[in-house]
Amino acid sequence: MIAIISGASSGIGFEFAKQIDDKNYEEIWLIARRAEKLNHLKKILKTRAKILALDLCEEKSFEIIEDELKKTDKKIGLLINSAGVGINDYYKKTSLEDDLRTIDLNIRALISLSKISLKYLKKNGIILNISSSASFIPQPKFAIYGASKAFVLYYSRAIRREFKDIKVSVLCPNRVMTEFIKDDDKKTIKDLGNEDIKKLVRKALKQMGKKDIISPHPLSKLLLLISKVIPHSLIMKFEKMLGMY
Ligand SMILES: NC(=O)C1=CN([C@@H]2O[C@H](COP(=O)(O)OP(=O)(O)OC[C@H]3O[C@@H](n4cnc5c(N)ncnc54)[C@H](OP(=O)(O)O)[C@@H]3O)[C@@H](O)[C@H]2O)C=CC1
Ligand SMILES: N[C@@H](C=O)C(=O)O
Repeated sequence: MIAIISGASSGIGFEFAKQIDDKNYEEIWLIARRAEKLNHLKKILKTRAKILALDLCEEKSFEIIEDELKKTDKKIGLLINSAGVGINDYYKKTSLEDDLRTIDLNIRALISLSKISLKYLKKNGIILNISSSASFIPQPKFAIYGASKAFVLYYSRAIRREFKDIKVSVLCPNRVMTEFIKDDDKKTIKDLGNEDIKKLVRKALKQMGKKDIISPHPLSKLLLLISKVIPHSLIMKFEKMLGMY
């Protein structure tokens, strides 16, 4: 049985790889563009690792992954779709190229990897998709990213109910200090919601498959709750007052 992690070269994906190292997978497949970072991770892991240094915004990467899956006799026990990007800026300031890359990686790549994996997932295998607390309400100054993560949330919850023998969960972290957070976005009010990456991943591994939405941080939980009971327009007004956009 193998585990596949996209976005394994840094941040949350990297931490997942470390924390599943003692979970008895025969191999962990590590996907991201930076081969040197993946090689470094491979050296740390006790489990055998396969490095797939691929750009998931390129169509041919999925042919390569599928070819590798065809070649192996092992089934997938766990697929973690962690690769993701997001630009925290006003819509008129981000380039169309960056907007489309966000969609390509956060949505197209996640769907492609999941779809390809279906044939190779073992009975009761798990797909864990990484969304965000940014998926709960529209995100001014983070519009494309927030909308892409809302897609991941809705899509994951829907397919979970279609499958009998595959478990799908969606993780909605609040804010984690990884390469994802650029210097300009540090030291903002959002820092109040920073979460510990080790704790986040530990909780996700415990709850994946069993729970539909996994949102360990209290602020993430609170936002999910208020997004259901308070009009989004009011929440966004409040965020404006807090200077979030
Ligand atoms: N950090 C945070 O506050 C939060 C993050 N999230 C989500 O968690 C996930 C992981 O983010 P995080 O670990 O924080 O961010 P990082 O920037 O640390 O990691 C992003 C990962 O995605 C990979 N990646 C980026 N572009 C591509 C590409 N074109 N092809 C293949 N891989 C790519 C990167 O590897 P490489 O550059 O080597 O290709 C890297 O491994 C993302 O989906 C993010 O949206 C959700 C909520 C909060
Ligand atoms: N939730 C975080 C990203 O997904 C953020 O708001 O920075």
